[in-house]
Amino acid sequence: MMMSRYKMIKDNDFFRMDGVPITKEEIRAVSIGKLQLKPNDVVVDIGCGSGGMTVEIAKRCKFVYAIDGSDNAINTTKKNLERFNIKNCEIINEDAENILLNLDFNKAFIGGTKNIEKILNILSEKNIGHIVSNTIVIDNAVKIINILDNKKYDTELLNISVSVGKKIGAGHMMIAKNPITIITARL
Ligand SMILES: C[S@@+](CC[C@H](N)C(=O)[O-])C[C@H]1O[C@@H](n2cnc3c(N)ncnc32)[C@H](O)[C@@H]1O
Repeated sequence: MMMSRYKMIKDNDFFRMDGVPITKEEIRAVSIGKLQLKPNDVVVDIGCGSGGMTVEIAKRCKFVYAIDGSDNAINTTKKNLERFNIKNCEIINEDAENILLNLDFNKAFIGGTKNIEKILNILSEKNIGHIVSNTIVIDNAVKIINILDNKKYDTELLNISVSVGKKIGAGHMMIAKNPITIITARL
C-alpha cells in the first residue's frame, strides 16, 4: 500500500483483528508530534497492539522495536508491517519489562501499561530522555505522571477528546471518541 511519511494512515486501512486495539488516527498524529522523531532515532514501542503506532513511527525514524506479550497483537502487527512494507522494525513477543534492558534505543512510546512501574524504572535506569505514553485508563495516567515527576523528568499531561463529523439528513453531527491521556516526559 502507498504511504507518505507526511500523512497519517486511515484507521480502516490497517489490518484489524478482533480484541486487538489500535491507536486512532488523531491520537496517532498527536503522539507522533510529541515524539519529535528524527531520522536517526531508535524507538521502542511498548505494547505495540495492532502496530498502528509502530508503522507510523517506523516511517519517520531509523529503527523500531515493537514489543507485545500477546500472540494476537504480534500477528496483527506483523500483518500491518507487511501491508505497509515496513522493514526497519523487529517484532518481539515478550512482556516489555523482561526485554527492555537488552535493547539499545533512545526514545520510548508506551501503548501498554501492564507492570508500568517496572517499565518506567528500566527506562529511567537506561537514561531514556524522551518518553511518550498513551492511556485510556485515568488511574494509569495518574500513576505514570507521578512516577515520572518523581524521577525528575519534565512532564506534560494532555487529555485529548476528539469528535468526528458524520453526515446526517439535517447536516452534520459530531460523534465523540473516547478521551485519551498522552503523557510526554523529557530529561
Ligand atoms: C492499547 S494496545 C496498543 C495499541 C497500539 N499502540 C496500536 O496503535 O496498535 C495495548 C497493548 O499493550 C500490550 N501490553 C500491555 N502491557 C504490556 C507489557 N508490559 N509488555 C508488552 N506488551 C504489553 C497489550 O497486550 C496490548 O496489545
